[in-house]
Amino acid sequence: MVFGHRFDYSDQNFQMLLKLLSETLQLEGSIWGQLYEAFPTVMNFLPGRHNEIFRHYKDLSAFVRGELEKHKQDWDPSAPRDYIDSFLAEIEHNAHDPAAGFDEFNLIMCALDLFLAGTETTSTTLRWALLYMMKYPDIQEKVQAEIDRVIGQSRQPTMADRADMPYTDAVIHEIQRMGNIVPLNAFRMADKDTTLGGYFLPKGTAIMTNLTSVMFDKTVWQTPDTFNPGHFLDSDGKFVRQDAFMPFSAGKRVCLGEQLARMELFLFFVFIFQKFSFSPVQGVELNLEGQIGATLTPVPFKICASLR
Ligand code: HEM
Repeated sequence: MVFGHRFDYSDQNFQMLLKLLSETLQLEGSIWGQLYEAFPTVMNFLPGRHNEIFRHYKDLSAFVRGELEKHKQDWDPSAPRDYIDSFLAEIEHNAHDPAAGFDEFNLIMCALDLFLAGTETTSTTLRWALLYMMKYPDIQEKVQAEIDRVIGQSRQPTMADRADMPYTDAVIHEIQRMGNIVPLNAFRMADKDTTLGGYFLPKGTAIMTNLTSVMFDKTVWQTPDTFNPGHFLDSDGKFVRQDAFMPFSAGKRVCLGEQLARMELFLFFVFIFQKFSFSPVQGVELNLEGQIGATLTPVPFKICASLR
């Protein structure tokens, strides 16, 4: 969607991009990122791992710049192939109005944003899925029983199957709730003087909305700290929505990719568990704590995958 082509899994460039992205997210939340946030002027002159964030960012931007230059070579405004082509058209339409924000720098930033927001989040959630399913093999078996009953083994899942798979849907929701991959949400800023919950926030105040407080709210969830797909099922086993389920945040700036991410999660999760069963390596304790960066990710782990 962004670059107009698929990357092969073995593509070295692609693997490097993913590595840079995930390292950057880790570094942003690390002590180096925090020190930089607190003392940017001083930290600009000091050695340390915060400098890697800027090096990575330069490499990532250079990669997108390369893609942009390739697009410009054979760009046909009447037949946009992807996001970059469409953005190029907007740059041309808005050439007379620099304030509109359509320029090549913004194109690169937006493409990078989509790439970052669109890859790391979904893959991190799927890694949590593998961990939780290994931790709770009985739940894994129930998911697989539902897959076998509704889809079987001879065809691939489609989005139309989701309505018939309330248990699997509930499990995916619970993985997202417990995985809690964006615990402090994206940082925002008050763009005008505002009063919120009785507090006065002057224009320019930095705001962090704490999604963790909602997704682990003891007054809402029956077992907030324990993995429990029942949070999303009624007494007849039908799927129920919960207002406090907000891994994608809420409101005007809710995650732009929510619908895409929910489709990806369902299709990948079901396809993986249709074909494989997962168990931990013997004698290894699973770590469900995770490590905090800009996102909350599982600590790297090994898995045993067996073909079903
Ligand atoms: C499991 C997957 C995902 C989760 C949990 C997630 C979560 C979030 C959260 C919490 C925000 C911040 C919202 C706010 O500031 O209130 C956000 C923003 C955003 N997400 Fe996602 N996201 C996911 C997948 C994706 C995908 C697949 C895409 C696009 C391909 C995407 C694109 C974006 C963009 C562009 C924004 C910024 C929206 C804005 O500032 O208006 N996300 N996401």
